[in-house]
Amino acid sequence: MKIIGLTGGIASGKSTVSRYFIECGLAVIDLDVIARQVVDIGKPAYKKIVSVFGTDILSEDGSIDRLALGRKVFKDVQLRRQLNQITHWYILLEVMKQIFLNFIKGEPVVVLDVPLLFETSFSKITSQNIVVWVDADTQFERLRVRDPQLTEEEARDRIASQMSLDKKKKLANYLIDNTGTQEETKDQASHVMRLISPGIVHKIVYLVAIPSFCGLWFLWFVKRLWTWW
Ligand SMILES: CC(C)(COP(=O)(O)OP(=O)(O)OC[C@H]1O[C@@H](n2cnc3c(N)ncnc32)[C@H](O)[C@@H]1O)[C@@H](O)C(=O)NCCC(=O)NCCS
Ligand SMILES: Nc1ncnc2c1ncn2[C@@H]1O[C@H](COP(=O)(O)OP(=O)(O)OP(=O)(O)O)[C@@H](O)[C@H]1O
Repeated sequence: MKIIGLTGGIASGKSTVSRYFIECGLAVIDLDVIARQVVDIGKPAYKKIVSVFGTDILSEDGSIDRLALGRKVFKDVQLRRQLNQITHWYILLEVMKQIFLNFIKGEPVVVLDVPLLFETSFSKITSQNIVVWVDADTQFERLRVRDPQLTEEEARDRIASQMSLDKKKKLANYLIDNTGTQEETKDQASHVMRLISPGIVHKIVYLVAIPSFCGLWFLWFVKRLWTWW
């Protein structure tokens, strides 16, 4: 199974590209979604976060107030490291589970949508990486429009907390330039999708060889069990 990383910077357009991949039938694992699930009320990561950051980062209903937590961690590198240390282990466990489930389903390619792909060790499990790039001004403007609750300084802190998009661009196997229209981005995404899609040999191995091997092994096992009985 090919595991492809999809990354970029905050508001560079990863979700826009990953939504398009999903529409086209690709299996995508979104780490922002998993990062939200692992801190649901009562989960182990939730308890650790409350014990480190206190109850003033909680909303009235007891869930984590993401804006309040974000305000703390994006302006303090030590606090951000602490939050990452708490959450990334649980995120990794869930990612492994979802990769395994996709493997069982026979998905030949899985895309991992990971904002911090190069900043963390997630890049060790991907074989090739797609970077969604925009220039710094566009990134800042889109972030301000999408998240109007952030002040200008908070938006800058969030961008500065990540590896720059120009550095990520250099690490890309496939680059998607998202400075143009969404249609132009979709055209590039569809070109990249053709390049990462499995070739005929890969398809045969996945759709015929592996299921046949598992089936034969299962029959052999049943026969042995029958004889023994
Ligand atoms: C700090 C939190 C509470 C802010 O929540 P909020 O809803 O405002 O933002 P959201 O989770 O939607 O993330 C938006 C974007 O922020 C950036 N971002 C998120 N966490 C981090 C981080 N630890 N360091 C740098 N950038 C980050 C990513 O580009 C992400 O796509 C939240 O992002 C969080 O819990 N982060 C730690 C988990 C993590 O590292 N997530 C990224 C997946 S690897
Ligand atoms: N080509 C484009 N033209 C105009 N707006 C765009 C384009 N691509 C994305 N956007 C807008 O920019 C914002 C950021 O895009 P998106 O949410 O896909 O980024 P992201 O990289 O997933 O962000 P995050 O890291 O915060 O999850 C969104 O409001 C989206 O609608």
